[in-house]
Amino acid sequence: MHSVNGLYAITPDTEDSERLIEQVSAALDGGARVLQYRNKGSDPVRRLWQASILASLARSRDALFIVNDDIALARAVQADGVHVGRDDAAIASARAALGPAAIVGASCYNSIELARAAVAAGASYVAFGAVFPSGTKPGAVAAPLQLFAQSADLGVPRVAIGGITAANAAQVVAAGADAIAVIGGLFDGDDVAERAATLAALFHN
Ligand SMILES: Cc1ncc(COP(=O)(O)OP(=O)(O)O)c(N)n1
Ligand SMILES: Cc1ncsc1CCOP(=O)(O)O
Ligand SMILES: [Mg+2]
Repeated sequence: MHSVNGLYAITPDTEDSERLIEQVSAALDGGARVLQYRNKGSDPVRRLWQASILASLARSRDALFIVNDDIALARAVQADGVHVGRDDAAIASARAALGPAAIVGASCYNSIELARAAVAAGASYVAFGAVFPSGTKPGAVAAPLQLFAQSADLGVPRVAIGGITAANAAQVVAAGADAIAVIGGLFDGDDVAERAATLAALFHN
């Protein structure tokens, strides 16, 4: 299993499963290496259905599959892991529920101290953001790109999230991020495969 790096696609919150599957397929075709299922609005049946399909899709393309927030759903679809933030389960609980091989990602917002604590608690990767203003999450904490240089010794991949697009992603990679997590900059258009290829290419060196 590869680690978290490169283009990290996060699903838009939608009820339209058919379009979601098409869009995610295109993102994987374009080179996304990690896929996170993030859906805050749908009922449990739709969430289970969408997550199951997307888990198989990711597996068939050798991409990692991570579920946002929901440890039980991650277990139900045999995801590679879960992503948790400050309002979610603790990192140690996620690790205990999913086992030593699971990927447990942790949101660290704009804080190196949170990142060090997350690694000590067993996180497999940390995420800093929002590195740019996010249309998807307008209230997100702003995180400076300097965090990536400051966290180079953490020993786990560092993911950047928030407002990342083809126009600004190169700056994020140059700052030292190991992966870029993208929702709007990838899925807010009809050219998802092309956008994914452009973003993924920033990691081919
Ligand atoms: C890769 C990645 N980074 C950060 C987040 C945000 O998690 P959280 O702070 O728990 O906010 P929600 O996504 O749950 O609204 C993420 N999901 N993925
Ligand atoms: C979940 C989350 N956490 C910080 S910003 C954000 C949303 C990222 O979406 P986008 O790539 O559309 O800004
Ligand atoms: Mg969360």
